[in-house]
Parts: sequence; structure tokens; C-alpha cells
Amino acid sequence: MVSTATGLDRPASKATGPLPANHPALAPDRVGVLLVNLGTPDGTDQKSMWRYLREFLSDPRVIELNKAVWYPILYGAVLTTRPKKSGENYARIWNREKDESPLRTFTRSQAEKLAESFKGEPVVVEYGMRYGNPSIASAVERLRTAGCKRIMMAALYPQYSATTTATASDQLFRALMDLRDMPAIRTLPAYHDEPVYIDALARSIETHLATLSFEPEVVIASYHGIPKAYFEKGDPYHCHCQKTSRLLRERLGWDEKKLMTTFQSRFGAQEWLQPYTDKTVERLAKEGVNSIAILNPGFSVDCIETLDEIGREVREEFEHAGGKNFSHIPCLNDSADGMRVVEQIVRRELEGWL
Ligand SMILES: C=CC1=C(C)c2cc3[nH]c(cc4nc(cc5[nH]c(cc1n2)c(C)c5CCC(=O)O)C(CCC(=O)O)=C4C)c(C)c3C=C
Ligand SMILES: [Fe+2]
Ligand SMILES: [Fe+2]
Repeated sequence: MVSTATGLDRPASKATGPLPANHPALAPDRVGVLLVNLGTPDGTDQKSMWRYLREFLSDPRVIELNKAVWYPILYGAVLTTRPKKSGENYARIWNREKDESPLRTFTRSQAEKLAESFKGEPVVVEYGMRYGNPSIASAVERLRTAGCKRIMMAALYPQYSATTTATASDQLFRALMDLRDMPAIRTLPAYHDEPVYIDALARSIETHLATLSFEPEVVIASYHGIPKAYFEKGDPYHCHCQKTSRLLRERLGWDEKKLMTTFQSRFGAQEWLQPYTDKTVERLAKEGVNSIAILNPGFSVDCIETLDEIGREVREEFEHAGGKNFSHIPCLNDSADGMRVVEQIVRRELEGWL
């Protein structure tokens, strides 16, 4: 638990006067903040990868295909090949000291730093993963045990998508379904256009570019993709990404040629949001662009998709196509600017509860 328990608990009951003699003891009344991110395997071995990918790719919010069509593909082609290949990728970025993925290390650190910023207030902070461990259910249980009657889940996806934000809410409510004494719940809205977030991204670009020995001709804001069909059915994710990029351009004083928007991490055969990151990078190199930098505004922390897919695969593709200088701009992670984003938005959304 990442707790700031200080004795400054809210009164257990707003009613005055002593409890009847036979009344069960009341737990202290605190507010829980649950930071959530996508998920992570427990290890890079095939069994851990299989378990993680099965849970992830069985989620109907992620793969909208009919189960009768999807499951034979999932349990056939996907789960017999992908665990090995993905495990090799995860092994390249694994945090060996903590024996966990960077996504879990960064998310835990964010929770610890957020807890620190609530020191002296009746707030308990936990973190959970939509897929894998620590599960959202286990985090909710720890918050309830700590006396949280109100829980705000902050799924750290700046841009809303049903495939990420909504499924985190589904999982939270699943964890509460069987409770008799259910806490009050709030969830975080998308924060793709919040000034504090745009400013943190802009500063992360400026700070990073100042460390480079070259000036990128193009900076690419690469977001995780979703199938195009989900967008056409009403998922606002694409619009949120475009708005983040537009505000970032305005903040930096750059045009669309200097700061491009692309989508990465395609999965399966259908069309995903375009333009694709890998194809764009290849095209730029072939057109004679020598130097680029890529940031991932849609990922609150670095993970397999930023460190390995962008930092290795896409870099190699750029260099293979003739590009010379490539740099990956780190995610906001648990940096001071990154934590300012989380704390400011969480505090605002807690208004009336503290
Ligand atoms: C149909 C498949 C997928 C959709 C839709 C999807 C959407 C989506 N994902 C993220 C953020 C992350 N995805 C991550 C890993 C990952 N994503 C998919 C597939 C879909 N994602 C797979 C199969 C994987 C596993 C990695 C692999 O095997 O290649 C991660 C990283 C997790 C980690 O531990 O590092 C993140 C984060 C968003 C934001 C999003 C839609 C907006
Ligand atoms: Fe993904
Ligand atoms: Fe990927």
C-alpha cells in the first residue's frame, strides 16, 4: 500500500453522538486514489506471456470480433506464436533489478510520489493494472481495508478510448459487483487537452532536444493505434490525439511539417488509424530527412511500445531506409512535470471529497 495514513482521518460518521453499544466498529473514512495503467506480464517467460496476452486479448473491448470467430484464432495462431516473440521483446527492456517491466516500475513510483504529495491528508494511494498484477481488484481490496469509502480511479490514459479507459472502468465495477458495502466511485476524464499536460509535453520535448547533438528536422508524436473501424463506430480517441498534437504545436509554435502525428502498434490484419508510424518514418528517410525525434504523448509511462517498438524497431527502420539521426523522447513517467500533471488533475477531480 502507498499510504499517507497520518491520523488525519475523516470522521467515521458525520452524525454526532456515541455509537450504540452493540454497533460493529466503524473503519476510518478515507479517500482512495487508484492509479491504473494497462498491464504487464509477471515475467518474460512463455507461460507468463501467454497468461498476460490471453487476458488482454480476450477482452471484448480490445478485440470486438465475435468470440466464435476470434477464440480459434486467439488460441491457435496468436497464443502459439506471440508469447515467445513478445517475451523476447520484453526481455530487452526488463527491469532486472526489480524483476518487472518498466511500466510497473514507473506506475508504482507515480503512486508513491502521489502519496507523498497527499501527506497529511486523509488520502490513500494504490496502483493497479487492467491486465496482470497488481490487479485492480486487489488494489480496491487494499483501499477498502485502509478505510476508503470513496475511491477515485485515475486511469492514466490522456486520450480516452473504449479499448483502454472504458475497460478499466469495467474492471473496477466488476471488482465491486459482489460487495454489500460498495464505496462511492469517481473516474478521471480524459486529459488530452489540459494545459498542464500540454505544457509538460512541450517542456519534455524542449529539454530533450537541448541534450541532442543534432536538430531533428521532424518531430513525430506517435500514439498507440486502434482499428479504424472502432473510430468509425464512435470512439473519440483519434480526435483526442489530434487535439493533443494541435495544442502541442500551438504551444511550441511549430507547424504540421515540424510536428507530425502518427499511429503505431498495429495488431492483426484490419486497417488501423493512419498514418502509420513505421511507414511514415521510412518514407521520411527515403525523402531525405536525416534527423528525427519521436515522442509518445499517449503513454503516461515508458513501456514495451515506446522503449522497444519505437526505441529499437522504428529506429532500425529509419536507419535502414537511410536516416542518420534518431532519438526517442522519454514519456513523462514519474518526472516532476509528469507528477504535476497527475497531481493537478487528480486534486481537481477530488474536489468536494477532501
Ligand atoms: C487489438 C489489439 C490492441 C488494441 C486495440 C490496443 C489499444 C491500446 N493499447 C494501448 C497501450 C498499450 N498497449 C500495450 C501493449 C500491447 N497492446 C496490444 C494490443 C492492442 N492494444 C498488445 C498485443 C500489447 C502487448 C505487447 C506485445 O505483445 O506486443 C502497452 C504496453 C504494456 C507493457 O507492459 O509494456 C501499452 C501501454 C493504448 C493506449 C491503446 C489504445 C488507445
Ligand atoms: Fe496496446
Ligand atoms: Fe508493439
